[in-house]
Amino acid sequence: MPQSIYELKNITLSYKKTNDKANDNISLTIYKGEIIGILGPNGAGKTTLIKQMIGQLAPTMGTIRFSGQDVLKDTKEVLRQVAYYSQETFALSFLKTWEAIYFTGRLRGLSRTEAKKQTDSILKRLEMSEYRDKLLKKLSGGQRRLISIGTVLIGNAPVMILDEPTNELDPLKRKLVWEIIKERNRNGTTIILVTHNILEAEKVVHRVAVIDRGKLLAVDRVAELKRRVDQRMRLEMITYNGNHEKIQEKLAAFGTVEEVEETRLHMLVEKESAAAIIELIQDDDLYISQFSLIPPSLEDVYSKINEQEDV
Ligand SMILES: Nc1ncnc2c1ncn2[C@@H]1O[C@H](COP(=O)(O)OP(=O)(O)OP(=O)(O)O)[C@@H](O)[C@H]1O
Repeated sequence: MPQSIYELKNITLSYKKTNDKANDNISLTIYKGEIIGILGPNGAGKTTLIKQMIGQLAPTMGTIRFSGQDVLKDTKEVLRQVAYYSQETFALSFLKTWEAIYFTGRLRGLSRTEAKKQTDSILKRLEMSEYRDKLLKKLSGGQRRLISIGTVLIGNAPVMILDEPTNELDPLKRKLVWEIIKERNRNGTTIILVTHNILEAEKVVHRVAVIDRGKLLAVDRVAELKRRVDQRMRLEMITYNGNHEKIQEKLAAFGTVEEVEETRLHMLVEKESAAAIIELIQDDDLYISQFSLIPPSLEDVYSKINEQEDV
């Protein structure tokens, strides 16, 4: 039986001003040693949830336990064990890159020698050694992000929470960061990854929690989640003179046609119905000038799960 590290029970949080529920009755267990992805569109409630997991925000209702301890009562201990990479950029832009990493290590309790040793090795691993004496404010956005990742790595915290760690990075650096994440996980670090990028994330995460409009819609292994979505494809149709109602009527047996733009329609179709649908839409009366079948996007994952789950 895997050992849990985080236990979230019925977490609800309403921000005072709007009173909308940014998190709505979320219960979730995170296990030691796993990489769990928290996926959801903008405004879904991901960052709000993370902020409660490190004691930065108190839930309106519910409890969060970290290694059995109440996060709000033992926030200091949580922060000793959980390294958090937020989307916000550095406030300490007047520091040199090595100092940002080194001082974070010192704050996490490392000795001078150990902090120095780890700083050097992290800069090397991030391929940033040549920038060690540069001020953070003189780095590019992507380079600053890398140094920020360096501050999360120092001290080998047993849990890392990474909020969009590959934002602003070029493809090679993104690959490097994913490699480092996997390396750390192999050494036993539990990793909680917030991301929009399901294509990249699916290569590294073991499980995914899908959040939308504050609610937890699904928690599952990646293969299982993909299996649910993979049954469908997105059919895109371009029609300049088409009668949308007529198109919907013709395809009614297969689902709902949505209008993306005046001339662009789409619908999710089951793979096995694709051939029959394609034959139907080639009817001249429908004036469909182009069509394509494409694999599901993250948006499709949400809509599919939304239909199926009512957690
Ligand atoms: N300080 C705040 N005061 C009021 N409402 C807030 C505050 N912070 C977030 N919200 C609202 O709470 C909801 C969830 O926001 P949250 O930042 O958790 O989403 P997210 O999933 O992290 O989004 P993104 O992917 O864009 O970072 C949104 O509707 C947002 O407008």
